[in-house]
Amino acid sequence: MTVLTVENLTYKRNLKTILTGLNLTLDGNQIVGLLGANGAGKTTLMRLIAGAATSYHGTIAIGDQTKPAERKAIVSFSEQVSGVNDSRKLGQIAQFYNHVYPDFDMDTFKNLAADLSLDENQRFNQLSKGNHQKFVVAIALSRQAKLYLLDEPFNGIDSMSRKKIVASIIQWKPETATILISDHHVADIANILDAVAVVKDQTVVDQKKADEIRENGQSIEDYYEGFYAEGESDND
Ligand SMILES: Nc1ncnc2c1ncn2[C@@H]1O[C@H](COP(=O)(O)OP(=O)(O)OP(=O)(O)O)[C@@H](O)[C@H]1O
Repeated sequence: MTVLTVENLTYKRNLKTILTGLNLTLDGNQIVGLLGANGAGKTTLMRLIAGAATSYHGTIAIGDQTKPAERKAIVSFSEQVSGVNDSRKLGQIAQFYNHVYPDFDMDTFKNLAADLSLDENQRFNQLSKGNHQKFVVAIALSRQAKLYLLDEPFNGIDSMSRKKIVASIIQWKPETATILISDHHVADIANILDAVAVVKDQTVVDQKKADEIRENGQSIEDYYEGFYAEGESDND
């Protein structure tokens, strides 16, 4: 079943074209990597899908919901947490989400927090980078959504934290849900991906099932790096 359909999406910001004629279709029950270099447009695409950015041309549908406000209510997007400068304790912030989102599940949050060794009494703005990322993922996955958008959950964190986050994603993903994870270091997530979409030149240049790539004798890293000709690279 299709969870997300994006058709002919074009988006400009301050007279600058950021995305052009972009198409993307996501099936249910998948973990999909949204891969692209710094500045390729991954965050912008997620903000558009989640209804956090508007004034675009084209169609974005999650199930049969096409309006930004409707999509906002049914997609769980990590940016909703990561952007806030919040001095409250983690448990208090979770209570806030529990109050605001009818699909937030407090038991799931408590289990995730325990799995990720998060202390609910710690203050959000005092978290280390790794714990910040873990908390963002825990809050996002505590909603019972059909589509999760995790924007670079592994950015700047050590391999142990990365492994814990990956394990939590696998364990706590609702069975029929789809998770779109953006990253520019594909090695972080290659072995958990069911499919990949590559963002380049303001659009999705290719979308493939991970098995198809592997059957062609390629690793997902090789496949992704193949889109970057000599001289072009991830500037990270
Ligand atoms: N407010 C804005 N006005 C104009 N251009 C913007 C604005 N916000 C973002 N951009 C541009 O849009 C492009 C896409 O940015 P975006 O953050 O979506 O990329 P990204 O793929 O998520 O990058 P990264 O991996 O570095 O997070 C970049 O060229 C960026 O400079």
